[in-house]
Amino acid sequence: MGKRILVTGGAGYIGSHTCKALAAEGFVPVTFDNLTLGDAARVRWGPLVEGDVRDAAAVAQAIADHDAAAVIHFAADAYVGESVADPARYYDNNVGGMIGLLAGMRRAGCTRIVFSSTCAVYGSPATLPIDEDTPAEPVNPYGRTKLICEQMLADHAAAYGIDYVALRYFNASGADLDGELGEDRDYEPHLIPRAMLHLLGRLPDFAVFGSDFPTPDGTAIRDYIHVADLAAAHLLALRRLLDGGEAAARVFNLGSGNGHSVAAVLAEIAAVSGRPLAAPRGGRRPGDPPQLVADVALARDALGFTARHSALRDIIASAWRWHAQTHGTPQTGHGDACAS
Ligand SMILES: NC(=O)c1ccc[n+]([C@@H]2O[C@H](COP(=O)([O-])OP(=O)(O)OC[C@H]3O[C@@H](n4cnc5c(N)ncnc54)[C@H](O)[C@@H]3O)[C@@H](O)[C@H]2O)c1
Ligand SMILES: O=c1ccn([C@@H]2O[C@H](COP(=O)(O)OP(=O)(O)O[C@H]3O[C@H](CO)[C@H](O)[C@H](O)[C@H]3O)[C@@H](O)[C@H]2O)c(=O)[nH]1
Repeated sequence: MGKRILVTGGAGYIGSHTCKALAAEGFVPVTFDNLTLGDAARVRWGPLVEGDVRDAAAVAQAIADHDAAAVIHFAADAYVGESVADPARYYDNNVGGMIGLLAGMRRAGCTRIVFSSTCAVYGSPATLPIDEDTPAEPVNPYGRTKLICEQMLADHAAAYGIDYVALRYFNASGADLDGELGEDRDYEPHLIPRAMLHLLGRLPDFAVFGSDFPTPDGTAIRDYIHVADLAAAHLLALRRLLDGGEAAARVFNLGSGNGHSVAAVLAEIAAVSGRPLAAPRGGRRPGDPPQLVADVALARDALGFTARHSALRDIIASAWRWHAQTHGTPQTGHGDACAS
């Protein structure tokens, strides 16, 4: 049997795709998830341990029970707007989660961890593209909690010999290329699934958040990376840890290296779905930076990472296939907002 890897948040969007990729490469993913946002039905490639990462004893027990060789840590709260409205929740779950997890790992003698960080640690950088030397100056509590977690990892590496890789993802998007998994949340804040739910009649109120950004078409620019590429990057990071040796770097951006405006994304969704999508332009969402685009040279050079599925057309096509099959035939009733 392959090495067992504890995957916190494995019942969530990126975690479940990564569990599938781990299993495809002979690892056994052991999902450790409290199912607050995750879905047990997505845990199909290894066992599920129901538990909370803030509970160090439960983490240690899970690592010992399954003899886990490493941890991949996805479990967190990750909505920028919610973090502004309720920062205490974010410090508790994200920072408290890292405290519990690292304590549990030390107790169980597990020293390797891949961590889900975010481009939100950069805030609103003055220059693009963003490389890892760009100052980390987060502009919302979500980004601050993730930066604190990175700092905790660095301190634990220096003091206790924890070996880690922190992956700063840009915008995770798309769906499993076999159509088995996709982005599915009770409350969905992200652009691509929201636009698709709107087209499918499941989300009446859909708008473009801000059309006065200093960008060519006035809408915000993001770097979308396919979730299959993210999953593959976790495998590369994990192998780096399992192989040991001196780390050339520990913190990596993960993006496609290309920026797309909200308007461009919506145009691509209309083209792929064959349905008109005319969204009203509303005000900006608090905390949204105008442009975030990754420089991915370090991940390429040090991890061997290449984004293979992150062309905008591929992202939208996989996401639309999954949404159309999962959320069924379109319903009427979302009114004129969807008509062009
Ligand atoms: N989605 C993105 O675009 C994006 C971008 C950058 C970083 N990230 C990071 O990637 C990770 C995964 O994001 P996602 O979009 O898959 O989120 P998700 O909400 O789909 O998955 C998170 C999972 O963690 C679980 N969880 C939350 N708190 C927990 C706790 N205390 N104990 C145990 N389980 C807990 C949830 O039940 C859920 O299954 C997060 O750490 C997020 O910050 C996501
Ligand atoms: O209904 C919507 C939803 C989103 N947007 C816009 O679409 C862009 C992308 O928004 P998402 O919510 O899809 O993604 P974010 O860039 O806000 O968030 C991503 O980047 C963040 C860091 O900035 C976090 O890491 C977060 O987890 C990750 O999903 C933003 O300009 C947003 O304002 C809309 O116009 N309408």
